[in-house]
Amino acid sequence: MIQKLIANIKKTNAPIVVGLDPMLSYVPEQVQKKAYAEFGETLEGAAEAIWQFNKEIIDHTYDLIPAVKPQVAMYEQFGVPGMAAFKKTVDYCKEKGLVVIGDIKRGDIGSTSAAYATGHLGRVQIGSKSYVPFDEDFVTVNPYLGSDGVNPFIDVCKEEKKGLFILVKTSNPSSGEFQDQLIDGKPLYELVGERVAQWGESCMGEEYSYIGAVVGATYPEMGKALRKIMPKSYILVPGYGAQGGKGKDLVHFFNEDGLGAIVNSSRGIIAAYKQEAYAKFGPEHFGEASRAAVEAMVADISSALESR
Ligand SMILES: O=c1ccn([C@@H]2O[C@H](COP(=O)(O)O)[C@@H](O)[C@H]2O)c(=O)[nH]1
Repeated sequence: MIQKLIANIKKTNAPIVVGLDPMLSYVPEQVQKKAYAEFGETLEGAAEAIWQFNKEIIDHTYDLIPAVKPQVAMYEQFGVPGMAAFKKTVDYCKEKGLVVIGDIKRGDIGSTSAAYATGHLGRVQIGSKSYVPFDEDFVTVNPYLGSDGVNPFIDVCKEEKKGLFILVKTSNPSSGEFQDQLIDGKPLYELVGERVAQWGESCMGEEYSYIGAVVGATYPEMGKALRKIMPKSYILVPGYGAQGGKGKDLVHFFNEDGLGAIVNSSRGIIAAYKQEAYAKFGPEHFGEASRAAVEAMVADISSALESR
């Protein structure tokens, strides 16, 4: 799957990911009204609204982008219908040729991690039959429980040719509370980065490993150090746009080959129609506003990379 991700990035010339984080407050009124007319103001109605919202955004952007990152929390909040909308979203994006990164941030004791890995990346055996439950291409993993919490995900990736992005240095303001703590003089995020590089060694695609890392755009200096520690790991970079990250902050997340990083923006793309810069589109044309925001993001990152 890492090869498909790289091929899609080369084809689109866009090292970006559109984050599908559909909060109801981002879904324009006309979409919500239509969904509630059919399903009522219910969990089913909300799930229909976020699915129709996603579909419109995907239809307006899929040809420009290599990948999407649905954030599972945004679907879980609507219970079982929300998770059905998550699955519909995953399947539709794959039909459109996109790589799907499930932002699930899971990780537990080994047996429980194995079940998460089966549900999101693998296949489950039921009697004589086997099913692929959610079938994302990559998922995000929280490594706090250590290698026995991560290994079950790696095992499923090896069997199914899928991939991981392991949290190394997150983009949020308090990420340093634990992640920056020094252990024998080295910050914890660097130690985790070293482990990601080691896990990745036995999981190589052609140029890059399918075991990648998450490093926030909001910490460019740390991104630069981590790039050197994990030269063969793809870095998923959240924090662009709504959290303040800009193209110029990101150049050192990339390798000299122009590859090695993929930058996520969620609210900045899917709720673009609410921003002044895209207000001319209005809520009726929110998909077109998202397309314009994707084009602007690609131009920002490309010009930063060209002038480095
Ligand atoms: O360090 C991290 C890890 C994950 N995220 C997720 O990325 C998106 C960011 O959304 P924006 O609207 O572009 O800010 C969201 O799904 C987070 O859960 C992150 O922000 N930082």
